Amino acid sequence: MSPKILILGSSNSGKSTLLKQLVILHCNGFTADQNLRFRHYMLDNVVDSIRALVQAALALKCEISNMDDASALLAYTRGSAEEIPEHITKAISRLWNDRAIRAAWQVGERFFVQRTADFFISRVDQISQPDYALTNDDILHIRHRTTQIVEMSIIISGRTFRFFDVGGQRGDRKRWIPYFDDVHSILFIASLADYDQVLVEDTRVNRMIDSLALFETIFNHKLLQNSGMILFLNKKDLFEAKIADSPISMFFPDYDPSKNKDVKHATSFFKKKFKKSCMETENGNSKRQLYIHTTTCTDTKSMQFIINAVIDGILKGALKSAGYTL
Ligand SMILES: Nc1nc2c(ncn2[C@@H]2O[C@H](COP(=O)(O)OP(=O)(O)OP(=O)(O)O)[C@@H](O)[C@H]2O)c(=O)[nH]1
Ligand SMILES: [Mg+2]
Repeated sequence: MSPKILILGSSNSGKSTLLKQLVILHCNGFTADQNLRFRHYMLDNVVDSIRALVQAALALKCEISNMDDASALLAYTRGSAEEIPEHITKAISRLWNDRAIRAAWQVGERFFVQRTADFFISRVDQISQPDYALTNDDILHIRHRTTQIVEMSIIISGRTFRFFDVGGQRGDRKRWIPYFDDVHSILFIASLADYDQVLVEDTRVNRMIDSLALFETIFNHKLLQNSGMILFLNKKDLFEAKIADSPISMFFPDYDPSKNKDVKHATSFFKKKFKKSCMETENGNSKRQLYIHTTTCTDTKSMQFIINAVIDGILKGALKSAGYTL
């Protein structure tokens, strides 16, 4: 039987990005139809992000120098298959160079602006050309929330694996349970960069706390006791870039403030929290292994090594391949 592998975790942690890497590395990339869909999502991302930044700048009372551009953008709605008209791409370019928009970008996560948005906005003139050919890097940076469970069979080393990618928002999670039978392994994705963020679906809840609680539930779920458990602590790149300016101790009072800029210490702090959350519960089975990787799912080169190690472990059954850290 083909091993069934569930990719679980809270929303925006990088689950679909991991599946995209599997397609890039093991399926010769994406089909023309998929590329077309991704192109549409990419243009959606540009418009949605710059619009959120304009709204953030207005909320922060930062003065936008060209209000005509801002108004044109706020009034613009994208049709289902539409290219972005030239007057809007020009307005986006000008707005991106506006000091008020840059100020909003600095605190954009507070307004749920994707951290990867600059990857597209800064190149809007180029990527909005009808003949622009999407790269795999573009596809990995696109944000499109998963709302239906996606099953994908991928042949790796001559063996077929069935991967299931789910939506991670709270409202999506009840749909996971029917898939919990005969699960060979769980790839649980948690974003390290979430420690200073709140949930989109409930702004009273810290995303890292939500992710820890979700992990504990999954690790101890009675239907998943025989499944291998691999934890990806993802968005390592963003985590490393943000800890100096956004002190962990402000969000986790049990974190030593003198180590706020220490990436190694900070990573190990969260690693321990995840390990602890699966050891303290009633179903906690001390013999059960948990394999942890710190990852940047958007980086194909580093993910190639990690994915190979994970697949190798799954193929060997014992999940004891070199490259895992515990
Ligand atoms: N910088 C950076 N961005 C990442 C990384 N992993 C994922 N992303 C970006 O984070 C965003 C969310 O990733 P997704 O893979 O869509 O998240 P998801 O877990 O599938 O989210 P849902 O479908 O809502 O459950 C995308 O824009 C990705 O490009 C990473 O390691 N580093
Ligand atoms: Mg997804």
